Amino acid sequence: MKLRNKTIVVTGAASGIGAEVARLARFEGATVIGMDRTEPGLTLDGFISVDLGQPASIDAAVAQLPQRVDALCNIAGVPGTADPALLARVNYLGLRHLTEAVLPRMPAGGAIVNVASILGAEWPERLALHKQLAAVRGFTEGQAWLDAHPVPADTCYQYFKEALIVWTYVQSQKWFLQHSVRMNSVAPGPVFTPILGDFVSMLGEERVQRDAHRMKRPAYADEVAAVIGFLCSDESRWISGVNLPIDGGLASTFI
Ligand SMILES: NC(=O)c1ccc[n+]([C@@H]2O[C@H](COP(=O)([O-])OP(=O)(O)OC[C@H]3O[C@@H](n4cnc5c(N)ncnc54)[C@H](O)[C@@H]3O)[C@@H](O)[C@H]2O)c1
Repeated sequence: MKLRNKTIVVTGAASGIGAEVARLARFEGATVIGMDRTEPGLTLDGFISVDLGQPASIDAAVAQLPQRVDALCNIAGVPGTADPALLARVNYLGLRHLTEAVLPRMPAGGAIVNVASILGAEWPERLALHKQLAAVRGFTEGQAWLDAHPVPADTCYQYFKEALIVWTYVQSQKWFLQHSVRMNSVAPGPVFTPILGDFVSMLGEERVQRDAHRMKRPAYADEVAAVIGFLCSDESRWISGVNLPIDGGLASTFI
């Protein structure tokens, strides 16, 4: 994995998948700058405290970044047990705002990796809506569109992971053609991190039991981190606009 001499920004670096990506990228020789609302308990090359649900906080954080950022890993997120308005801001609107603000610092060959979820797999059922939202530029404008097109609270986690996958699809090729910056998403199945229990509460025992028989086990965070690291590396330089499942085969059982 070629990450030497790359500067990589990792959101959600204080916990779970983000912490594992930060650890792996540093081991592979990258300079890693973490962004999180929580102070991380691991060694980083830089840390910027940010609330990814607030555009002003995001702008202040981006202003502290170095001029060159080779890769951005959008990993921070809140589970479906969080307040739906917060979830929309952190998991989708803030992620887009951060990405658009970091893009001017990314050189040709740069890479963006968005962490979606297996729970976004039903994006084709709402494709027209997700494409409309993807076409709305700006945090405030996106918020206004959502006010006019309310999302059911009980499935808002799934909705915004679907929306993230669709935004990745529709936006990635524009940026690859214009800036030679690649953007991909990954769709992990269940992962052993502190929010795994929230997913069990959100989905209910019946769905959890249904899926439990179709998979070997939840992933370990380092198994997800290795794939994100690969998508940041030069070895994946011809992969763009992809949503890659990292789920031990679980999604293949949905057809
Ligand atoms: N754990 C799973 O089973 C699973 C499965 C599929 C996808 N995911 C996705 O993976 C990503 C990482 O989740 P994880 O499992 O490592 O969870 P985690 O809770 O261990 O890590 C999430 C991190 O995001 C940070 N964060 C949350 N809100 C923030 C905000 N407003 N501003 C700044 N930082 C904020 C948290 O402080 C935390 O460090 C999320 O996007 C999640 O939706 C997780």
